[in-house]
Amino acid sequence: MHTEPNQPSGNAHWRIGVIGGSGIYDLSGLEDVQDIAVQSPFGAPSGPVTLGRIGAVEFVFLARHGAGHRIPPEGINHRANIDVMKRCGVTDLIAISAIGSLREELAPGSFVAVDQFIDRTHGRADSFFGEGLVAHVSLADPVCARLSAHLADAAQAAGARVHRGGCYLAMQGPQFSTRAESRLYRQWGADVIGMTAMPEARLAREAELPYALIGMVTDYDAWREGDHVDVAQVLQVMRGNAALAKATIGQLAARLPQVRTPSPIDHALDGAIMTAPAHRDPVLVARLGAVAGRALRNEG
Ligand SMILES: CSC[C@H]1O[C@H](OP(=O)(O)O)[C@H](O)[C@@H]1O
Ligand SMILES: Nc1ncnc2[nH]cnc12
Repeated sequence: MHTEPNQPSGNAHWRIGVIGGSGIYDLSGLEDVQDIAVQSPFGAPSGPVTLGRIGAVEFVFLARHGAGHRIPPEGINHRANIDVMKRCGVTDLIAISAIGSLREELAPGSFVAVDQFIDRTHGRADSFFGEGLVAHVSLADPVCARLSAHLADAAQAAGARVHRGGCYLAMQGPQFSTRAESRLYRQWGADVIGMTAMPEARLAREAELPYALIGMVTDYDAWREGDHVDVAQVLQVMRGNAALAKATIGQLAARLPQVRTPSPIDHALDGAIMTAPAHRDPVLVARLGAVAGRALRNEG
């Protein structure tokens, strides 16, 4: 099926997008479940989305690496994934990721509510905008503090050990870091490491979606003498933590305020578009219908 679900009326109602990373290929506890394939002008998303609700809160789930984890970090079409979330009327976007720890105190098994990023990825399509429609959004605070606090509270209520705040180093992969890189990233002030949150977080902001990332620490990367991450280690910790991540989503649904008050991120594109109307590329403008339609319609 290639339909788009109805948009929520206004934004007073939460419709939470969830992008599940390694080990999180579905959500549990959803009611009225429907799988739909949504098309995007930015190409193929990672797969169909699953729509459902837990109580009054609606969810739209997408597995970042696709069914069976077939898409590598550098092959993820983040633009299509975020565009599809917008087309599904998502109001806020949660990312769940496996992450390596660059700090002794962030032990495997614990969760980190990430609030900053250093981006070392390259060659990934990292903006919806470009020639014919130029825009510059602020990324100073790339995570929505409100959503991140709700998510951290929910993870804690589900029984997770949660660290609030942390800087995520987005590496290119798919190989894990060298020891020298891992130690360098510690010196840079990074706390955790992964391969997927960029450009996902950038694109969420361009699409005016409040974004929060909860990372599940699976390993100590490669900075400790005599120890280095491998997939077996990641999978072993994830097997223990996937249920906790899913329970976090259930707790979030139970704890979110009934009414979603507006977020400044809902208007992140206001004042960000530089290109004069007469110089805009109509093809790009049309592609950006879901991402920037609100901002383009409301220009004064
Ligand atoms: C299986 S370890 C490497 C893999 O796991 C993380 O993915 P995600 O953020 O989608 O959970 C990491 O970024 C790598 O892609
Ligand atoms: N050490 C690590 N480096 C990059 N991505 C990861 N995902 C989980 N652990 C990781």
